[in-house]
Amino acid sequence: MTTYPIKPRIDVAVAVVFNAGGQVLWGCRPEGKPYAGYWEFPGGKVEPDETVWQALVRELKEELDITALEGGPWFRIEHDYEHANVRLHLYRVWRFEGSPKSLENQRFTWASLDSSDLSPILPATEPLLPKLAQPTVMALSNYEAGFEACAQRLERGLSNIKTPIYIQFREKALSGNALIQAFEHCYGLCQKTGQAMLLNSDTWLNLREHLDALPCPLHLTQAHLLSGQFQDLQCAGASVHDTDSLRIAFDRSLTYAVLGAVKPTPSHPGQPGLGWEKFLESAQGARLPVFAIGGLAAEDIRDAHLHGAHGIAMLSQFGLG
Ligand SMILES: Nc1nc2c([nH]c(=O)n2[C@@H]2O[C@H](COP(=O)(O)OP(=O)(O)OP(=O)(O)O)[C@@H](O)[C@H]2O)c(=O)[nH]1
Repeated sequence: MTTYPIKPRIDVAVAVVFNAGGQVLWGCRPEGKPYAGYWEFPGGKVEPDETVWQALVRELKEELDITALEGGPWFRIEHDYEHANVRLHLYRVWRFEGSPKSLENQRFTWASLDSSDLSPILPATEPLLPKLAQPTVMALSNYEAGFEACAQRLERGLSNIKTPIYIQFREKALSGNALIQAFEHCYGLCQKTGQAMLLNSDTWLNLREHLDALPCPLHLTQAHLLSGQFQDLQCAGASVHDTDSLRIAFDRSLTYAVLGAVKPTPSHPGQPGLGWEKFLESAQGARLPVFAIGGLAAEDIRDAHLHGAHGIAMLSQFGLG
């Protein structure tokens, strides 16, 4: 076995290139490189005089003869290999020119993001796939503002959407029968449409006396995340308001975090909102996918993707328009 007495630390630009059908471009590492024969996203080392995006554009041109035209940062992750400590800067690329050709004698293919059909996949990349492939839209329930209006909005929204989304059941003001009625409607709708339901941890505290078991993964409030509660239950993600909480979300192996509010919103009157630049700053160091929340609607998804958001979470805007 080769030994590497001095391990370099390298920054790597990693391009997740999407085609119009939602598949992504995979490359197979050629002979002569560490982990030859392993599948990876195209990319390579960031040179000292380059930004990550410049490195990504250069690598895609050199390896596959395509020109990346538009994309945005996703998140960063570090991995300790025998040959190097790598910091992977994942970017989505959603617009490019040209059709891929093998310029470095490597195999490549278009395949789904979760890519169960490709093997082996690089050890740092494989565990990321369920996180990358998770839904990019999260709709929050709001039955407490009126059962019928929320039920209709969710039903309309779900009938218009063709891709998987998350539905977070979050009802702080409901209790007793009203809470059960809202839960049963939301749960039934998720079952019927096959969409993934999440249960807000505050809401679970009010609901648990009525249920035999946790019906779906928890979405933790920041307070529950910080207090370390619910370690024994399945937790998918958490709401966070600062970078310390993002670190804790990563340490707790959560699948995502939700950070906001990005724009002013009626639920937080008088607060200006983080804005996209501050969102980007925080999301970049997160090491897990981060949803943006706060005054956002479906038309904000491009801005969100340009500023490091995995996707957007919507309260009252989901199902409108
Ligand atoms: N491109 C890419 N690299 C990855 C991924 N996952 C992952 O761990 N890496 C690691 O990131 C590093 C990329 O370095 P590389 O050797 O491919 O870079 P390069 O194309 O600049 O190579 P070169 O040394 O021939 O100039 C490798 O250690 C590789 O194992 C991935 O999904 N895509």
